Amino acid sequence: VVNGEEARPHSWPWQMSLQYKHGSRWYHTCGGTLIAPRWVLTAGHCIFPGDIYRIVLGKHDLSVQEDTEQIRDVLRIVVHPKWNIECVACGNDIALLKLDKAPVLSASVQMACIPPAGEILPHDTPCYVSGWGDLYTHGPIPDKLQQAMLPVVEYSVCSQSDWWGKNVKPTMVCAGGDIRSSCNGDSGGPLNCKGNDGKWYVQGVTSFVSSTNCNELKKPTVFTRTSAFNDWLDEVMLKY
Ligand SMILES: CC(C)C[C@H](NC(=O)C(F)(F)F)C(=O)N[C@@H](C)C(=O)Nc1ccc(C(F)(F)F)cc1
Repeated sequence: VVNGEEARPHSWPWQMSLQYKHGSRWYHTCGGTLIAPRWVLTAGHCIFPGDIYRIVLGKHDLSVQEDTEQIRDVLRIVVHPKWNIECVACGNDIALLKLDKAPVLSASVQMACIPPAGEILPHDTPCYVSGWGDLYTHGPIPDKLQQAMLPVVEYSVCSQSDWWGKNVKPTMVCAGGDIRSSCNGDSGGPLNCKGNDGKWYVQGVTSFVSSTNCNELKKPTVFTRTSAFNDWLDEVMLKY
């Protein structure tokens, strides 16, 4: 997260760290969101066939062991069938991971809500991105979870030629566009937006930023719009 701030520990208790095994060590590679007792939501581009993954929940500082953390193995990986790494602009950058065992819910581990199908947030709705991604383009990843308020950029603005143009689709949601943004390593994490009911909804799954500069002006962070995939989410969680 570029130009964000350290999150109050466990204030995004559905945020998870997706880690892959390299040698004998585990490395953070993406974020994700706990959305059901045994399911986490992440981005399709986070998954590389053949990699071994684990999910860590209840984390704040990745560099230390915390008594709130819960580690789970990944029982099943379901990447959206239409996701294509060769066409990021086509969208469908979404995946579901089934945990071997449900985590124990607590003050540090909670589920986020999925928005109603088709829900579109108005321009400038204040949402928050959270993650352990780079603090700036090609910069270091932080130890502690970061957050930034990113106002929603409605599709009619985000798809303007000097913004994302045809690279943004209606199945995506844009947020930010000023000096704050997601950055590498935030992928798959949630765009957190508070509903009128006071609950937090994961309205987006962090998908892409400008390839030249994470926080390039008029290139807001682009998220997979969760409310465009309710049927697929239900189908997968019911089936597997
Ligand atoms: C690995 C990528 C598929 C996703 C990667 N995502 C991120 O870094 C994150 F965390 F912001 F979501 C990214 O944006 N990386 C930059 C370097 C990139 O490739 N950006 C990018 C790719 C394609 C387009 C498009 F869609 F316009 F073709 C736009 C930007």
